[in-house]
Amino acid sequence: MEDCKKSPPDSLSCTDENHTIVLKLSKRDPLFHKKKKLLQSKGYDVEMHIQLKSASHSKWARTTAESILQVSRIMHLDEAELYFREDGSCSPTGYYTQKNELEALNSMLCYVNSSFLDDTCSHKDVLRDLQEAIIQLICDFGDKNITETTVINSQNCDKENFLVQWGEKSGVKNRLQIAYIEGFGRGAIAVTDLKVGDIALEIPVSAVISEDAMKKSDMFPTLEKVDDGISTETMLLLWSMKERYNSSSTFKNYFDTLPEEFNTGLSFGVDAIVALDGTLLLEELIQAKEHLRNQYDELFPALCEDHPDIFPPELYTWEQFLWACELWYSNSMKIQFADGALKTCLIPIAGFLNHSLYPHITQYGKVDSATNSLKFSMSRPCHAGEQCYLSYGNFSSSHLITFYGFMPQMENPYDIIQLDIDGSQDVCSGELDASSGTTHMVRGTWFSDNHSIFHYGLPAPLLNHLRSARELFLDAVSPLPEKLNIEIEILEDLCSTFSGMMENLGEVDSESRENMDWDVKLAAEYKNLQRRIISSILSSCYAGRKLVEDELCKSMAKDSGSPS
Ligand SMILES: C[S@@+](CC[C@H](N)C(=O)[O-])C[C@H]1O[C@@H](n2cnc3c(N)ncnc32)[C@H](O)[C@@H]1O
Repeated sequence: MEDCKKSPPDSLSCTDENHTIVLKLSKRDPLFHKKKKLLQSKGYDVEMHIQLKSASHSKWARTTAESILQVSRIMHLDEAELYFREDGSCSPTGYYTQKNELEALNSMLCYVNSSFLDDTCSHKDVLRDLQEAIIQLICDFGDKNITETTVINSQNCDKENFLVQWGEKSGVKNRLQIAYIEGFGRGAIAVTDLKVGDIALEIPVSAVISEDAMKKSDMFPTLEKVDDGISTETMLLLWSMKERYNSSSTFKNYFDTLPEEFNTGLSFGVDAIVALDGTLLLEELIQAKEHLRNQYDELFPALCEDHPDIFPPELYTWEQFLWACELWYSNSMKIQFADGALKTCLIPIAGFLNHSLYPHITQYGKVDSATNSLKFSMSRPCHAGEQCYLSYGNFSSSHLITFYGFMPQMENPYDIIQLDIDGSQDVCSGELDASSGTTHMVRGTWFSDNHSIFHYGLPAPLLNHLRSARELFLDAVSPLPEKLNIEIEILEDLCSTFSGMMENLGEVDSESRENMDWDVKLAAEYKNLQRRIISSILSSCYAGRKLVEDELCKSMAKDSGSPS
C-alpha cells in the first residue's frame, strides 16, 4: 500500500492581520506548472485569499466552502486526473474522482481546523461555520455513494478476535469489528456510527511489525554479513518466513490470522496466465515473477547450506518465499516514524482494512509523535454496520491483481491504456506534450460527460496532440470541411489502433465463471474489463465519426447552397 500521508500540495493559513485564510499551491508540487495553468484558465491564481470578515450572509460558509473546493480539487489532482479532466468537472456539483473530492475536502478541513489552534485568529465563529459547511459537503457527497456490506456470519472469526484482544491489551484503540464479508475475505466493520475526524483505529508503535523486530532476531547478524548486502525489505521477507512458525513470537496472534495462500497475481497458474493472452498484464506478471525467482535463486540454497541452523531448508522453499512476498506486497504499509524514518511495516488489525476507490480513510501512515501511535481517522462518515475502507493508492486493476489479487467492484478511473504515439509526431505536438513530457492515454469513455463533436468522450490532450500533427497547414481561417476531414482521419486512426487491440484479446470466453478456478476467473474478469474499455473507445470513435460526417454534410450543403 502506498504511503498515504503525503504532505498536502497546498497550504492554508489564517492570519489575523488581514483576516484571511490563504490557500496556496505548493511550488514543491511536481505538477505545479500544469495545475497553475489550469487554475488560471478557471480564473484562479496559485494563491486564494478568503476574507473571513466578509461572513455577511447566512449562506456565506457554504458558498465559500464550495468556492474553496474548486481550487482545492485542482491542487489535489494527480497526473492521470489532470490528464483526463474535463472543463465541466470543476463545477460546484461536479468532481474529478471520488478520492480527489475527499482529499480536497479533507485538506480544507484540516487547515480550517489548524487555524482554530492559531490564537491570533479572532474569527473563530466564522471558522466554525466554515468547518461545519465543509463537513456538510463531505456528508452530502458520501450520502450519494453508500455501498452494501454483506457479512458472512457462518465464518468463524476466533483468530481475528484473539488478535483484536491482543491488540487491546497492547494499547490498541479500536472502533471496528472484524468479520468475513462477501467478496472481500475479512474486512473491518464500524461498530458505531463514525463521524468525519473520528479515529476508527489507533495502533501504538509497539504493536507495529517493522524492521526493528527483525533486527532483534537471531538471523540479523548473519544477514548483515552477507556479501553484496541484502536490502532491509528482503531481510523482512526472510524474517517473516520463519517468524510465522515461531510459537513464542511477540506477534504470534498476528501470524495466526494470515492465510495459507494469498491468491495474488503472483500465484497465477498456467491456465490463468494463458487466459491473459493479448493483455499487458500477462507480460507484467511474468516479469514480476521472474524478478522474484531471480531474487530467490540468488539467496537459496546458499543461505540454507551456509547457515542451516538459522535458515532451515524446509522453511525456505520457493513457495514459502512467494508466500512472504505476497504477504508484504498485499498487507504492508509505508510508515513515517516520529524521527522521520520511513519504514515498510505490517500493522496488526489495520491489515484487515480492504481497499476502495471511495475510501473512508485516506490519511494514514504517519506516526503521531505526541502519542507515538498510528491513527486511522475518518475522511468521511461510516455508519454502524458498514464496511470501513482504506485507499491502498491510485492503482490500476492490473496492479491490484498482481500484488493484491482482486479487481475493484467500482469502475476504476486508474484503468488506463498508455498509448505509444510515434515520437516523430512530438515535434509537431502542442505545448502540453513537448514541454511537459505527457504520455498519452485513454480509459473507458463512460467516465466522460462530453461525447459531443470534437470531444467524443476522449481525452482532450490526446485529441489535441493528434490534431496538432495534422493541422500544420491549417489556420483559423481554413475552411471547416478541411478541419472536419482531419477529425475523421483522427477517429479512423484511433479505430484502427483499438480494433487491433480488440483482435489481440481474442474471442469472448463462453465458459461459465462459476466453475473456474479463482485465478482463471480473475484473469477472465480482467480480460473482459479490457474488452469493455476498448469497446467503449471504439463506440465513441464510431459515434464521433458519425457526428463529424453529419456536420461535414451540413457544411457542404451550405456551401453548395442546397438544403441539407
Ligand atoms: C490488507 S488485506 C485486507 C484484508 C483481507 N481481506 C483479509 O481477509 O485478510 C488485502 C487483501 O484484501 C483483499 N481485498 C482488499 N480490498 C479488496 C476489495 N476491494 N475487493 C476484494 N478484495 C479486496 C485482497 O485479497 C487483498 O490482497
